[in-house]
Amino acid sequence: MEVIRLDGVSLLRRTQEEFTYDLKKTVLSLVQGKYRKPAKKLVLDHIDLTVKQGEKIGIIGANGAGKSTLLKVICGILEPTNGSVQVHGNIAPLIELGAGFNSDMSLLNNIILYGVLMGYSKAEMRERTPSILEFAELEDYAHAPVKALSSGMMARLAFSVATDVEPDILVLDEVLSVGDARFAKKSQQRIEQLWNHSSTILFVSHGLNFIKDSCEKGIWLDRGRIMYSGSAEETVEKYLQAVG
Ligand SMILES: Nc1ncnc2c1ncn2[C@@H]1O[C@H](COP(=O)(O)OP(=O)(O)OP(=O)(O)O)[C@@H](O)[C@H]1O
Repeated sequence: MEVIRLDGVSLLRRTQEEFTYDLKKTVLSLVQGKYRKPAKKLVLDHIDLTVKQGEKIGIIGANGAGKSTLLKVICGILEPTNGSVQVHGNIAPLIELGAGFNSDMSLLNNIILYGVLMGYSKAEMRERTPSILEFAELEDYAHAPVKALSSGMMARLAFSVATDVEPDILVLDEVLSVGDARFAKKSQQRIEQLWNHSSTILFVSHGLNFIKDSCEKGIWLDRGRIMYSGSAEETVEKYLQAVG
């Protein structure tokens, strides 16, 4: 059964030029007739992809190839400029941990909100909250606003919430361990558990040996395009041949 399907997915993103947007300069250049539209870059280029239930897929490629962007499009964090994305089942995205937190709201309310967005009921989330806080070792902060946490504590909370759910599809970006050394060990163990229990996994990594050993299929991305997809072993080989 197909759980993910991408047809002709392309994504244009603004280049650095637009990050340094300056209203005064823009108005001036308009008045002087020198205005030109900020350039956009094609970061995903006609991606066709199907993922079947139970497949563990490793995504590889150079820095900036579009790997993280592809995961974000699959999780619905980014909307493609063209093409369609279909997903069947709930996805646990372990990418950009904590990006969705509301910093003024308490830890408790943030946990409940996260769960509701993942499709759980409020009642279910209230039941899950104690174990989520316990794993994050943040029980004492339950009623504090998220902004009262250190960045390491916030990463622990985000990791704990994101991995407490039982996802049909697990989407992982490279960063596998968070927090200090002791917590990193604990989070690594949890990832291993999830890896063994989740049926469908999409995993971005530069760890080519891990991809070869732990994934069945591979996708090699380069400048937003799929250069090769096949068995994990073949994909890693093709990539290594190309990079010399
Ligand atoms: N927030 C953003 N706004 C605009 N462009 C972005 C943004 N984030 C990434 N990009 C661009 O999108 C392209 C793909 O980036 P992406 O992060 O998906 O690459 P990646 O393959 O995951 O790289 P890495 O291995 O370095 O993590 C790059 O050209 C990058 O500059």
